[in-house]
Amino acid sequence: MLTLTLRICRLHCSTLPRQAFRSFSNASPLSPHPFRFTMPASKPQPAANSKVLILGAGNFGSCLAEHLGDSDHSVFLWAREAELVKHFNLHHKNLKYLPEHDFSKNITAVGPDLPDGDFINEMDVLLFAIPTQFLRQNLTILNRSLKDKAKLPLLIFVNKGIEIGTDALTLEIIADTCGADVAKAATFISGPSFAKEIVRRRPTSVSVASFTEAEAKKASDLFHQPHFRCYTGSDPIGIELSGALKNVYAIAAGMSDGLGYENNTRAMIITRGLAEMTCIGTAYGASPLTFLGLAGVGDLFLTCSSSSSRNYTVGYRLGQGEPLQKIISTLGSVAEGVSTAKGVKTIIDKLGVNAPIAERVYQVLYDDKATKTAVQELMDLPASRELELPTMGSKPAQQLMAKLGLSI
Ligand SMILES: NC(=O)C1=CN([C@@H]2O[C@H](COP(=O)(O)OP(=O)(O)OC[C@H]3O[C@@H](n4cnc5c(N)ncnc54)[C@H](O)[C@@H]3O)[C@@H](O)[C@H]2O)C=CC1
Ligand SMILES: O=C(CO)COP(=O)(O)O
Repeated sequence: MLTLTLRICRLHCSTLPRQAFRSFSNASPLSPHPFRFTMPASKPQPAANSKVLILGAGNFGSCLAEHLGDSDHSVFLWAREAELVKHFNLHHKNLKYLPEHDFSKNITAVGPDLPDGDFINEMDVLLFAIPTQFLRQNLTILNRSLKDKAKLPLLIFVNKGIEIGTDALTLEIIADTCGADVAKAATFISGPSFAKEIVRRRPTSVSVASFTEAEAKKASDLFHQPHFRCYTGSDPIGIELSGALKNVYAIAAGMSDGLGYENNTRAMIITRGLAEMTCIGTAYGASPLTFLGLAGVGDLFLTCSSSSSRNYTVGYRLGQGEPLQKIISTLGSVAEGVSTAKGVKTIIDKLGVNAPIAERVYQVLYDDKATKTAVQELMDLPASRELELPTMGSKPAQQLMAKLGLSI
């Protein structure tokens, strides 16, 4: 599968995306560069004792606070719930998320209001662990504090979704709210990484990408630890799409298991899901190779094969016959795939990409299609070639990059 995909990629990838996703930061006379502009950079990071503010004290924000709390950084965790802030600072426990865990003593909870400009400008790092649908409103407020774009903190985003209504990736939300320079400096961490395993220090690896590769390197240096490996790259669009799309396929895999289908069916969904993700990503303008990395197949495999995944769990319960509203209201945590399925449906329709599994997930979630009917329809599809990456068409990535001032 890997060899086949690589061969097809070599044959079919158009020139523009490959140039586009080369490193933006290492231009030198020895490595001629297609882009002619200065990439924005965050302020220099101290070798030790960075001041890090994590926005979002849910499962993942709390987990990443704990991860950074292992080092000698000053870690601040913003929570929207006053009670959670108070309890955390007294007892080093998060009342609502990962409630069993004893957090490091060098994490200070702040909130419930968003920290003010003076506090934000003191920070070396801002890490956003806010679900995608709430990012725009928070960035709009925070942008007032990011006045000096030449002294930005290192910006890290870990959410995995597509915004409802706009179908925007996080890069676009950042550009809309904070401007193109902030979006170009933003870094994205994604990969197979359940919060509850990271806090138990289980060996884990993730992808870290940015249009400004030097920023990705800074984020990687901050997170890299003996039990946590980071691999850097320069395809943030592919990394973002990987994280958002895998959640939709995790719902499909959960549905199949919930219906009582077994290993063959789940393996089919994972593999065909990877093919769909790669086609959607390529049509969008991302590098197909990104989908073979940790953020792509790595996270797809993780979330499609574990009941620890909220998205898998939503699918499983749908397969068992529970109504969606009941599942969402009792899940106790976000399952980004449910909202992202809407954006994915619009994107595949616009791009004309054949993505029958994503299409069926959307229909089960929003058109009352029975899960069993969805699987039956997938099995009844006419035989087709295993993998054909789209080569033509206008790519949304080009428009997004033009918005960021990254057009060639
Ligand atoms: N939990 C995990 O293992 C991983 C989660 N992620 C991603 O990280 C993001 C956050 O996920 P979790 O922390 O797991 O979710 P969660 O459901 O555990 O927590 C959600 C957080 O969002 C906050 N929130 C709700 N409404 C908000 C608003 N209007 N403004 C600001 N914050 C608001 C909540 O207070 C809470 O802190 C998601 O995009 C998820 O896909 C990524 C990797 C792993
Ligand atoms: O993205 C995740 C792990 O990498 C978490 O997946 P869920 O949001 O489905 O729980």
